Amino acid sequence: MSIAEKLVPEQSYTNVTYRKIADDLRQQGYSINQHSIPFDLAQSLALYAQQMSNKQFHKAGIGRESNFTQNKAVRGDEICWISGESFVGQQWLDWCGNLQRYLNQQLFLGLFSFESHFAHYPPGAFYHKHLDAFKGEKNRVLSLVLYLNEDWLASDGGELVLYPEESSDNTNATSVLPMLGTSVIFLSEEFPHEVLPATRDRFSIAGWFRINTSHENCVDPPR
Ligand SMILES: O=C(O)CCC(=O)C(=O)O
Ligand SMILES: [Fe+2]
Repeated sequence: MSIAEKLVPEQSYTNVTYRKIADDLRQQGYSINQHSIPFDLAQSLALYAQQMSNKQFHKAGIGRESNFTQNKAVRGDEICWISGESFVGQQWLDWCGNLQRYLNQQLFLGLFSFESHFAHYPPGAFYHKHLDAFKGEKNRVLSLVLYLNEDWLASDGGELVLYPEESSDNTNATSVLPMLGTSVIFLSEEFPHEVLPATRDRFSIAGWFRINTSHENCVDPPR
């Protein structure tokens, strides 16, 4: 098969996913998709995350710079930022960069940059209900999570639970199992969410599209 023949199906497959994400965001502020990225990329990312988790992950914290704290009672995951130095990392960043361009064209979001990290939740680890947009900074616009766990069963737990902002009593919450290739994308300031404990190791990528909040003499840091 020629390179051109190989590219065409992948391209249209990706466009279908991008279109679905844009439509869902417009209608309900979030989008959940199984098989959202090409399967071989999802598998390569899963393998890469597992191999790296022993040596290159560090305990995740809460807040930025001087406000940064580590608190296992809030979140128990370990993370590793993705810089694109690996081939799979770069392919992931390309997929997200193309999505960023598409969403800017379709929804006029003015997304300016993207940051993401692998995450590993050991058995029993969780992340308490939270919002991803830092108070007062208002620069994380969209949150994106991609799951990297093959053969995940409902009995393994580890669901992401998304809460619509209006409901204080947790009705209408949406649960997502962290199955290989499933992604969730949502408006960072509007959906409180939490990660429930799992009985097995849980791998994922969490990322954020940001707007540029640089102003005079103060450059917006990438994270
Ligand atoms: O892994 C997930 O399902 C969500 C992770 C999350 O909420 C975060 O890293 O902010
Ligand atoms: Fe989050």
